Amino acid sequence: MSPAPVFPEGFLWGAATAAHQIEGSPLADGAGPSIWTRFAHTPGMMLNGDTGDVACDHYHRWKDDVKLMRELGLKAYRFSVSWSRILPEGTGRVNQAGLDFYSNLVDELLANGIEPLLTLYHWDLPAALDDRGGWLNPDIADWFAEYARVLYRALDGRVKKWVTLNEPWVVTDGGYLHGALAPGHRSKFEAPIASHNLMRAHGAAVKAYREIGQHEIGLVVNIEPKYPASDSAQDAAAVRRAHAYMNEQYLHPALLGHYPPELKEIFGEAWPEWPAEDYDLIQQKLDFVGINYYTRSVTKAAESYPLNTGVVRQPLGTYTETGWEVFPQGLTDLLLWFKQTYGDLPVYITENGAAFFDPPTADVDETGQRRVRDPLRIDYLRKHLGAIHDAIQAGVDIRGYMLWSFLDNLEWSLGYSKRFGMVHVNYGTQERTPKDSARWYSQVIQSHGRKL
Ligand SMILES: OC[C@@H]1[C@@H](O)[C@H](O)[C@@H](O)c2nc(CNc3ccccc3)cn21
Repeated sequence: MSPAPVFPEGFLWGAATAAHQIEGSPLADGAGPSIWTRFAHTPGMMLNGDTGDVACDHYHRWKDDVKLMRELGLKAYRFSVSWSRILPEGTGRVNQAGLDFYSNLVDELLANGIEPLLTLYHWDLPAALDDRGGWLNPDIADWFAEYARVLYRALDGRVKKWVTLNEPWVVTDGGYLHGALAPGHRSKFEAPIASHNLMRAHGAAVKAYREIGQHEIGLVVNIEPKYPASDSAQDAAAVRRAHAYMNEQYLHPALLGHYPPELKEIFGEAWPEWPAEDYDLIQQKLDFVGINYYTRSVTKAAESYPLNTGVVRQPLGTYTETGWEVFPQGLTDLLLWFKQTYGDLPVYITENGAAFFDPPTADVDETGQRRVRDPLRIDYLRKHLGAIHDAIQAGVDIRGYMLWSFLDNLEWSLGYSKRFGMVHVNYGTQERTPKDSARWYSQVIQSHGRKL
């Protein structure tokens, strides 16, 4: 019987959400529309025609949600701010009601002993800025820094852990290359420009923080280990491309000051040569990196655009509702790679979780209590926390874990069809029901990881 895992003193146990996925009321109290409000109201973009107009109604239910976080024993809560609630036109006029919403949320979290981790950008760009070119306009680095300064001045000190961007890879790959996510562009020429401007904006926001803020700021990336489907040279080259495109494309410029060479190979004529001063702007010193981990990819050479790679489904693998293989070892491997490649920068696991089938309404157990049984999610979480512990034992400086997600929520263009929450949401009544995984996670937190 292996000894109970011991997580480091101060390890931060929390859960995560994002504004557009839970808040609803996207235009309330002077807020401007975001590209996701626009995208969701464009016919054919969202499964079942779902929108974020109501979502989990967190915009009105935030106090009860924070109370539930406390009851479940969360020590931290990662959330994002909707840029267009703060600056309805993206720049210029500040909407005080929007700022008040997040200020009140932060105060309520602190009053309940929960540390806020604030993400400045989790995909919901103000529509007004998209009309000015959005991430394709180099001015967006200044626009983003202007927005960040408003929040730094209002919240720094109460918020002590800031994140600039959530997953620039998804913003670019989904929003500009393949078009599955807002703003729905499909261009190999636009993708590198959006990607680079995202990183310039990240750098500008960190630079602004160093002038105003007194605490910590970092970047959140989604990365996943790429394993070759065979020992062929073609598959090894495919792994190299896929690894560079997802795992190195953002961490390299942010931490090493250059892009991986494979990007020029992947994008060819569509890969611009960037001026040296851009790399100086991007490579601002960070206090931590957030890693979002969900799965791995067994990768082969294949006809595909633009990577010429494919993912091989594992016949004996276990898969989630989003078609992602459950592979906890990949998280340990990834964390060891991160340490080896980028050194001892502190790491938070800022998202980890899984969508398995949960019923639209909670059951009622023999005591008359609402209940949602989710053993597959408990197994997923237990194994991934074990993988994190293995990496900690191997010397990786992992400071915390934010379970994705606190609530069932809007899974972007998949609408409400996928449930990632530790807390079930009945979208008909907005009733919240802690799933068995939430009860289990409470015990994990209370035992500081010993009761995995
Ligand atoms: O899909 C689950 C979550 C999503 O709800 C979060 O808003 C987002 O931060 C998030 N990122 C990933 C990482 N992987 C990913 C891969 C392809 C498309 C979208 C996300 C998963 N998730």
